[in-house]
Amino acid sequence: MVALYIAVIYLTVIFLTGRLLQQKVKAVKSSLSRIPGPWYGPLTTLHLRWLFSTGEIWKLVERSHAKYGPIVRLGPRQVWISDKAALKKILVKNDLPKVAMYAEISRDKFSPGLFGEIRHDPHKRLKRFLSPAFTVAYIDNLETYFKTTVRDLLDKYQSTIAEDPLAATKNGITVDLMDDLHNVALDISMGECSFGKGFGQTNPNTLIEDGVDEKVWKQIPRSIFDGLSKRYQLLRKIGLDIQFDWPAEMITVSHRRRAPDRGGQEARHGDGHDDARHRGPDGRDPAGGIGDDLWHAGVSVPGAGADPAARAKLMESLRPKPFSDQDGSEIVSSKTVRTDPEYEYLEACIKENLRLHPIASEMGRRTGNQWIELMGYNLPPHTVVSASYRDLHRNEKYWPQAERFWPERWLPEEKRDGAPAPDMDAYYPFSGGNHSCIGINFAWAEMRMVAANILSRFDIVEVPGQDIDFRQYITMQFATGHWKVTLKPRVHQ
Ligand code: HEM
Repeated sequence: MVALYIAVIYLTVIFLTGRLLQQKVKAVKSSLSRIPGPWYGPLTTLHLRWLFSTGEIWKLVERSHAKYGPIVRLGPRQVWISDKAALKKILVKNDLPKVAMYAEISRDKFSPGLFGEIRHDPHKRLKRFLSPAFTVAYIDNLETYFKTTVRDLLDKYQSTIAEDPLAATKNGITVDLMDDLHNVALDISMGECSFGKGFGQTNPNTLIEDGVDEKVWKQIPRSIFDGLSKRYQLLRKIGLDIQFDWPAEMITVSHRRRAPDRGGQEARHGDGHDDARHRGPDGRDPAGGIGDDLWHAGVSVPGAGADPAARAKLMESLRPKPFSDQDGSEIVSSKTVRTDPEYEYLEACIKENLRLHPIASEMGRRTGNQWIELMGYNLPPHTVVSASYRDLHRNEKYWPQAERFWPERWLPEEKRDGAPAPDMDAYYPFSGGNHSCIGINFAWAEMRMVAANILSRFDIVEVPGQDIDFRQYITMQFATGHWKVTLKPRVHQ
């Protein structure tokens, strides 16, 4: 009997080793082998898995494009591209489907939400269904709700200032701006924003259980890149349809966001984007947080390494406002920012920020069942093709002085002051084609409002000595999850 067990184990090991070798040989001999990249690329995905789960994949991609050029192979069937014509081809012309990882972001496989829906027809139907809730006109109607939320944030700062107005006027107050912006609950945005602290966290009376937030942060990459669907796919292959779910902490937070005392209802799960149609100025709680899009695109403008001249020009362009309603200061609406020339430079800064810091350094597509020709290479079926937005946006060929924060690029020609015009074919902050961001108008409304209202009330100075690095956890964000700044009121109390 023992001999039989040993024989079975022996044969299994031989079989698995054979399969592995066969796969490796196939990967090495694949037509992808002509594509440049590191030697270990064809052999394993271990490094990719590790870097995805640490949020550092963008660093390898950046280094690899710099070394090997606009197309690079980093895995057995994983390539990255940053050439503008190639990006247009995969995103717009061929409209390649999303990789399976999108589906893993969803909690409910039967109702994955638009972001997690990777099947062509259901995606198309859902997008058509949701689109009316994302028009500029519809979003302009949400102003009352947006204003209340921005007011909550300002009130939070005001109450801190009120504790010692003299010191606050002289030295400012120190806040964790990234954390605060995560908690400004204007939308159910992407990625970890959806799992961040509960709605209404700018209200100092609502606290979340100690430690939950940190645990959630740590769970996300594991859940998405390693755990859920891999386990689930394997079990399904052997005929079992096992229920899978997010880790308990993520569920706790997701439930808290819909706490009944805030008027919310237990909505469908998923990535939450499908909740959008429930939103309204009637006080219904759409739940979630805003996070990355704001710090990236708006408020980080005056900090995090921004060009000092651009920063000074931006602050000069915005008239200082007192920060409380009692002082006669209204919350500036997104429509005002969109239409009033006072905010033209702010708009340009946001666009420039979205160029240098796109919300995702890259996004994955797959070739499906067909071969496609890309940049002179033939990509076989089931190749993962990632669109390197970040690299495209920082390419000198398309963006002269690409590393320079140069908002003038986005101004009308007569105000450009020597800056080159933007190359819109090399700019995909919201992606392109059928899978581009449905929330673009929503995102713009949020960025405009939060940036205009904070920057016209406060000078922002980054607290020195912080470890400024970035991680890509679905969206790009500060690596520590925090960004401390000093806010100095621009109008004295
Ligand atoms: C500055 C803020 C934002 C940026 C830069 C941004 C960017 C993007 C990008 C690049 C994609 C494409 C992903 C891909 O290539 O696969 C995307 C997709 C998506 N975004 Fe956004 N987004 C932002 C805010 C929002 C907001 C506020 C919402 C919802 C309220 C939203 C909802 C979605 C959805 C549902 C998709 C999937 C669309 C589809 O598959 O058809 N986004 N976003």
